[in-house]
Amino acid sequence: MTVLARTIADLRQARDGWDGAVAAVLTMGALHDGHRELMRAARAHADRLVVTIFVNPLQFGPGEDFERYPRTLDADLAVCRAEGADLVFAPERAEMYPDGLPAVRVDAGPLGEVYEGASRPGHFTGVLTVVSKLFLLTRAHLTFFGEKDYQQLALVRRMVRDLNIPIDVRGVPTVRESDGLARSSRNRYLSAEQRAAALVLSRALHEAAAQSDTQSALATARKVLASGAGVEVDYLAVTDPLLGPAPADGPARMLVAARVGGTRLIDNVPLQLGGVS
Ligand SMILES: Nc1ncnc2c1ncn2[C@@H]1O[C@H](COP(=O)(O)OP(=O)(O)OP(=O)(O)O)[C@@H](O)[C@H]1O
Ligand SMILES: CC(C)(CO)[C@@H](O)C(=O)[O-]
Ligand code: BAL
Repeated sequence: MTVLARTIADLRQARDGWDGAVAAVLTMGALHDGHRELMRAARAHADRLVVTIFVNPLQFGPGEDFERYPRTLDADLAVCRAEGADLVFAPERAEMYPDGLPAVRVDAGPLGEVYEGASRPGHFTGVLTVVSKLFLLTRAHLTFFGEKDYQQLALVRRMVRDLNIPIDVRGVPTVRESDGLARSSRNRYLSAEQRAAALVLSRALHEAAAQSDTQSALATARKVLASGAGVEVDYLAVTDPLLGPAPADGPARMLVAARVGGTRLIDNVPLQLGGVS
């Protein structure tokens, strides 16, 4: 049975009776197959699954899509039930932020200021603040985050290490549509034409991943991205897996963000640089 908790008191009441390993999957709702994959991974590794659904105002900047962000609680609950969640925590804003936005926040530091953070100032401090609240509220032992939001995953791992938060953070590979588009709640903003144009993101990454040095990977990706009508690239970068400078050899990551119409999309892919040993 899936219990719905709309308040912290109800969450605590349901959570208090549990034994065994508890996994948390944190979401903003509008659930899709990417979220389902996180729930399946969580179910496979824990005795209990709690899913949180909260569109966190603290991580949206002025002019971003906070008001417009899809809110589909009934459909989301059906997904959580189908995936065997024990508990869904879907608080109202006032339950999470009773005193207005919090005065004390978790500072994301320098890694929060590059890539997504450069385009969305304050975003990761908003993310890490709500993520730490949700970790404390759910008292989960494990948590599953998507690689689709690669920088977010890296920052959550870093926060857990830096602040000694007792939770095991696991990454789950990006779930894609059959044509390669990374699943995202924001895909529903795209018209058919924009969706077709957005395919250059995954195609650029896929072609870049066949290259063995950073410059060729970037040049290949740039060429494919340039073929997308109405696709405005925000950044395209190669980093090491922890988002440091690109290595000459070994595992790396290519990250891309672009605006398609009014919609900002992100994607990334692992790269293997250097000679094959
Ligand atoms: N395609 C995907 N594959 C794997 N995980 C995903 C995918 N999309 C989202 N997730 C993960 O689901 C969790 C909740 O993300 P969120 O609710 O913001 O969904 P989203 O689709 O990323 O939404 P948005 O369009 O707002 O970025 C995050 O850990 C995120 O990385
Ligand atoms: C982790 C998260 C639920 C925090 O609001 C959000 O950033 C998301 O959905 O990826
Ligand atoms: N999916 C990450 C949350 C955000 O874009 O605000």
